[in-house]
Amino acid sequence: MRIDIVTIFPEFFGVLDVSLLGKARRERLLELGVHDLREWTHDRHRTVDDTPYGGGAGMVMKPEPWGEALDALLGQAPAAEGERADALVVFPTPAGVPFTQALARELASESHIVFACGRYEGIDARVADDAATRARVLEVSLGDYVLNGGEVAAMAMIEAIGRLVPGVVGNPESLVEESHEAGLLEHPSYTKPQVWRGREVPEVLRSGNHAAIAAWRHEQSLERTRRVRPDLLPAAAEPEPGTGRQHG
Ligand SMILES: Nc1ccccc1-c1cnco1
Repeated sequence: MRIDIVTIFPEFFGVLDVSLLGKARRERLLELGVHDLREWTHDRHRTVDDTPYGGGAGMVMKPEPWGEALDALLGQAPAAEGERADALVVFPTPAGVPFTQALARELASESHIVFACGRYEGIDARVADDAATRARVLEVSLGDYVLNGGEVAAMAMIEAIGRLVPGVVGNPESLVEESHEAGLLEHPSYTKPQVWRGREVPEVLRSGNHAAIAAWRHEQSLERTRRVRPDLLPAAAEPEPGTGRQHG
């Protein structure tokens, strides 16, 4: 998979060299390109924003630099009739579809993703429309809160997607036993010492009885999900209203 990032803060993504993704890059499982949007400005001040039509506070990112940047990364020819545009352009935005583990899994099978990281009050709306003539476009929100720009959201998405690319995580088993991967929150984990500040590791985990351990872990996941994230529970796992009984 190739990932390109366009941003006015390219230095922000230096950290991607050190983490798990650094190893994936060295092993050529992931190719990463970070690009400064100002490379595609032509004025002395390298201007990337201007005042919004219709008035209002803040500034809007100008379409011209973005258009040239995406031309450079996507190619300028519109996708031929019936041909699938290979690249996907992701615009992190609070107005996007929610980023979820399911979406991360979907995006992990893409061959080329371009993250367009906007700042200020956002990017001129025509940029996404123009990009859609030669790539698939997805506006994605990391969550219902306000950030100063798309970089933090893109970083989180790149980590969530990158670790699902085959070969990036050493032991694929570890991808399964995690919150949200199987639709439930993960069970609590413990390691040595057996007793710490008077708190003992649950006996079942020291029993060697793998069936009992798996059952205990599943029950812990269900209980934690019921308590913290009842919205994640499948209907079947919720007790019938008023009866306290489970469906099915
Ligand atoms: N708040 C923002 C401002 C600019 C670009 C993205 C966001 C964002 C993405 N997900 C939540 O917020």
